[in-house]
Amino acid sequence: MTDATMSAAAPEDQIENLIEVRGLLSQFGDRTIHENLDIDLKRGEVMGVVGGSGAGKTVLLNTIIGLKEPEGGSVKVLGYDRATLTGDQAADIEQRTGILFQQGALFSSLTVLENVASPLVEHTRLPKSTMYELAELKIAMVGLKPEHHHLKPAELSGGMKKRAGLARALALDPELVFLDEPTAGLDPIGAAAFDELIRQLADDLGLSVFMITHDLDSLYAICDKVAVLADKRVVEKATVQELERSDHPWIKEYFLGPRGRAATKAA
Ligand SMILES: Nc1ncnc2c1ncn2[C@@H]1O[C@H](COP(=O)(O)OP(=O)(O)OP(=O)(O)O)[C@@H](O)[C@H]1O
Repeated sequence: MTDATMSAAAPEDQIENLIEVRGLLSQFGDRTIHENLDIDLKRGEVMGVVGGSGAGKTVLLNTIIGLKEPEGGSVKVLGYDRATLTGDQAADIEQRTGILFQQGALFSSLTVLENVASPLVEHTRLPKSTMYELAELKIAMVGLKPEHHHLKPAELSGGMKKRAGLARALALDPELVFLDEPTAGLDPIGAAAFDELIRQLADDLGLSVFMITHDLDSLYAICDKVAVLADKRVVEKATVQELERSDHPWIKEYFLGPRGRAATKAA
């Protein structure tokens, strides 16, 4: 790379951490959910976020994507500090990130094709035919078929809804994808297939992934690193193999309890 091209590159293209949270304080009234929480997602990393029920995974996700204001600390996404975000920066983040919410969050009155095309309609000025061609491509990428294009969400199975939601999350070719419990509600075979799809897409498209999950199998199948939320903060971020050796009581129970052992053996 020449000096000229280096200086032409936007600063955010050079950052290593696509997500950088420091000293996060999250509260509801006098209840503290996070205190002094730090977490990073490195470029190209597929990171799982685990923690007991009520540990604050969803609140963390909502804070990072801007749905909840933090009570303290700093939250940077794609190099932009959320506290000082301009309208252009917010739009840039929206275009460069994709989110798969737990239930797929599809528009019930739109078909699969229209749902997947909706981010293109909102954020681009492409001709309609091009938008639909791109949406068809994304639908094929997640393993849905042309005969599914014209179905409404109510006509889809849980797994198909997740796939359609994933296709919509990928519509704008994001570099950063948030997944909220992607395998929740799927049977084990469907969950394993969805895990495989996520890992394949992450590798093929070079995605960085922030994934909340309760699913130990997903951690083994997909994640480069796993961040563990306990005691109001991230107590460890490591590979699953490293976490299996952790002394933290919650992590021990999670990985070495009865359900943990089954996933460890299967890996
Ligand atoms: N809008 C809100 N108002 C008040 N309290 C809230 C609100 N949203 C979340 N909380 C509280 O914050 C805590 C963390 O919730 P959160 O949904 O992040 O947990 P979680 O780790 O995602 O749990 P689960 O695994 O069960 O989904 C919970 O005790 C919850 O009651």
